[in-house]
Amino acid sequence: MAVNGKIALVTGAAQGLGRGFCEILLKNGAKVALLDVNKEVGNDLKASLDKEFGPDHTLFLTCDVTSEDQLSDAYQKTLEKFGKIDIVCNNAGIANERDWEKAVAVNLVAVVRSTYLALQHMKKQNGGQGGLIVNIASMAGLGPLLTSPVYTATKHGVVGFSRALAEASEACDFGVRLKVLCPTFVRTAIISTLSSEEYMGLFSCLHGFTEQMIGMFGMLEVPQVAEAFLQLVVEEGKNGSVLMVTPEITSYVEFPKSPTDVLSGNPSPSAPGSSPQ
Ligand SMILES: NC(=O)C1=CN([C@@H]2O[C@H](COP(=O)(O)OP(=O)(O)OC[C@H]3O[C@@H](n4cnc5c(N)ncnc54)[C@H](O)[C@@H]3O)[C@@H](O)[C@H]2O)C=CC1
Ligand SMILES: CC/C=C\C[C@H](O)/C=C/C=C\C=C\C=C\C(=O)[C@@H](O)C/C=C\CCC(=O)O
Repeated sequence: MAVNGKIALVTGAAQGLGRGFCEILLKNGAKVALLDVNKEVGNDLKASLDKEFGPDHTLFLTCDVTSEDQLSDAYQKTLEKFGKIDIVCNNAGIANERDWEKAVAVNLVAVVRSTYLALQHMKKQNGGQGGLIVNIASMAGLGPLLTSPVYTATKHGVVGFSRALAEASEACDFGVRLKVLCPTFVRTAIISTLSSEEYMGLFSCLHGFTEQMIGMFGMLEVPQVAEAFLQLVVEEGKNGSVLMVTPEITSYVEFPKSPTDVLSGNPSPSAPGSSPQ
């Protein structure tokens, strides 16, 4: 989808990857609703973006994505300000193996809720113009991150939910595509939680493994991941596709054949984004 003139809503926008996604959307001519639970950092970001892009290009909304009321209110305010929503990026996420129910609430439940809100506002059957939803998972949504079983579960959940809903959206002709981004380690604040006993609980003793994994995968910088995000947004079709980002390569993930393909004798593996929707 061409970005110029589009309206985007990004959760967890105040810092890290969310900020990177907002900046690349703005640079390419979109207007962006910035949602974040951190009011102070969000207001600072809004002030800095106002200087660069002008005050009418962004809207900062304090929003805890785990609150159903705050989230639906944020969608409503975005529509009041900009009149439509074309792109939604569900990015807010935390690592917390100790308070794992909170991790499930932020990383998975809120992504599901926000995705359904986005569908409600974008789908053609409700008078919407269609659109694109990009859900931010992780490489830990494709394979196990041993220090973080619950984080791993939530990110696998995001991948599975988004792929299934992409097929459902196409079958229902909603006009809304879903895509998923799976980066390896990125230099942001979340990385520091990997060595914190407060967040890693039972698994803080495994910190050495994290360092080994970071040594093996390397460390991405936010702008590299923002470029991959832009690729997902701009490329037409590819509904249900999952884009993996490592310091060396950015490539679409090929999944094993689905049980329905096996039963129906379809010879090719589940090709990401094979449908041109
Ligand atoms: N940094 C990394 O290595 C990787 C991060 N990711 C994912 O990228 C996403 C962004 O993470 P980072 O930018 O790295 O982390 P970060 O900690 O720098 O930023 C997360 C942002 O989300 C906001 N947030 C947290 N809880 C929230 C809530 N309940 N409601 C609204 N906003 C909330 C925070 O205030 C913060 O602005 C997460 O989903 C994370 O799991 C995926 C792969 C790698
Ligand atoms: C809680 C952590 C916060 C942020 C981390 C972030 O989401 C990054 C995750 C980065 C890496 C995930 C790793 C996933 C690993 C796997 O898929 C393993 O199954 C594979 C492990 C080693 C592969 C060895 C090899 O085959 O070369």
